[in-house]
Amino acid sequence: MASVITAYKGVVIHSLRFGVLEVLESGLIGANAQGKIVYVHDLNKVPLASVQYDRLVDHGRKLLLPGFVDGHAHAPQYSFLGVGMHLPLLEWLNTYTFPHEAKFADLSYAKSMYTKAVKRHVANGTTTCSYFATVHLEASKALADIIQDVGQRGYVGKVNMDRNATPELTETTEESLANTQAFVDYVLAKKDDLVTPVITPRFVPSTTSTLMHGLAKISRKHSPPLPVQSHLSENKNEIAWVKELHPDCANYAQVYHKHGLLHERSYMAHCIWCGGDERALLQSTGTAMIHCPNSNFSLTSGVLNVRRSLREGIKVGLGTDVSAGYTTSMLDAVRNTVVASKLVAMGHGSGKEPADADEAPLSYAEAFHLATVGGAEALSLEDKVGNFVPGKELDMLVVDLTADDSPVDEYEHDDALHRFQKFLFVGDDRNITDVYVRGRQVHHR
Ligand SMILES: Nc1nc2[nH]cnc2c(=O)[nH]1
Ligand SMILES: [Zn+2]
Repeated sequence: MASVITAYKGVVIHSLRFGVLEVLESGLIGANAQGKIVYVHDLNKVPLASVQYDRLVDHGRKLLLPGFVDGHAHAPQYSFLGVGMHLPLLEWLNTYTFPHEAKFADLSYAKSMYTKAVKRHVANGTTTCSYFATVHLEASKALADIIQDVGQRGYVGKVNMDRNATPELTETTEESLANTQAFVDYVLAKKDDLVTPVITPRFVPSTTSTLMHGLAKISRKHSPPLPVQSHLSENKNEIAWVKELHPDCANYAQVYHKHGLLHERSYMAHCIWCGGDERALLQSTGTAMIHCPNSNFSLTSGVLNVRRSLREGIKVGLGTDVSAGYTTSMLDAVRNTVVASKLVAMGHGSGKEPADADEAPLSYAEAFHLATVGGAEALSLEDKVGNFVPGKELDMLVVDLTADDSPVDEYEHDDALHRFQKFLFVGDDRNITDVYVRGRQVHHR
């Protein structure tokens, strides 16, 4: 029997290629019962009467956009979102982050905080999110359960730290590896394609060589390997510390590489200060960058030159980096990506190469591409999500600029692209009325 098709009618906007949007003023997206997109039609060319569907959901003038992909967020740090923005990375970690993450030893506290965090990300239109949990096994499992219950597409990692952390957060190497294996087994046993375990060494200073080697082994036991996420070249003092810890390695990225942690399913947050050799290593190993501009401004870390990385063939996605970034909203990541690119264009990027001042700023279409398709590529999900290409799964936002409490005013003469830009730069979660993941509604307001 043919699968039941639900057709969604509205103003369809999605990114086909970097900087290339498709806009269908009167669009129709069909999805089957498995949540797969079966067609996208331009109703100005194809009459509705000729299209096959079993159920029609007419969203009128509302925008139908692909869901956002947040490539880097710390779920436990939602608890102190907005606090500590006056400190740089290493001081911020010691003063706020480690004491707050220690609280996740308490499972009931973890469950309540993780539920709030995941729901807030979804309400802001993040259909796919890559989360760091904490070192705690039971709380990390609870985060995976909550992502599954809420229905978000989640990548989730139990964090590893066997040195240079506070005593409450320092694992033994053996315990860290055993609990990582237990976490991976637990998530894989769900047999739920929407929830993926990620190997998550916090960063080089907090992981011994033995631990890094062991984590690479767990990742590479699988084919394709399990994803690996971490932090790379975020802050100058951090980089100097890594150099002290690994004087034999030419650069920070080389440390991960030497331990087997860079491969086609690895993605690294920040990468602000990566030099040419490091970027070449990321490119050749298929490792993606996750650009987190709010965090980079908030912790005074630096400004990544995104266009240069893309030109060099490196995959780039965007992240909120909650809570070094002070919001769960990927709209904010889009805005700050544009602002950061303007700083680069004015000669304030992190690169030493003179090319910085020649870089054109990123357009809203380019930043939106990174927040959707770019993130999907970084997480090796490009065959599943990022835009509305038939065969992919329907992760979709319904955006209403005329919602009762909308922060945006739209006018009759506003065309689809004007309204889209207003949403990107002025809108917020009040405009996101519905969120779908793989064709299932996971949020409505
Ligand atoms: N932004 C950020 N950088 C880190 N480096 C190591 N841990 C962290 C973290 O929690 N946030
Ligand atoms: Zn981070």
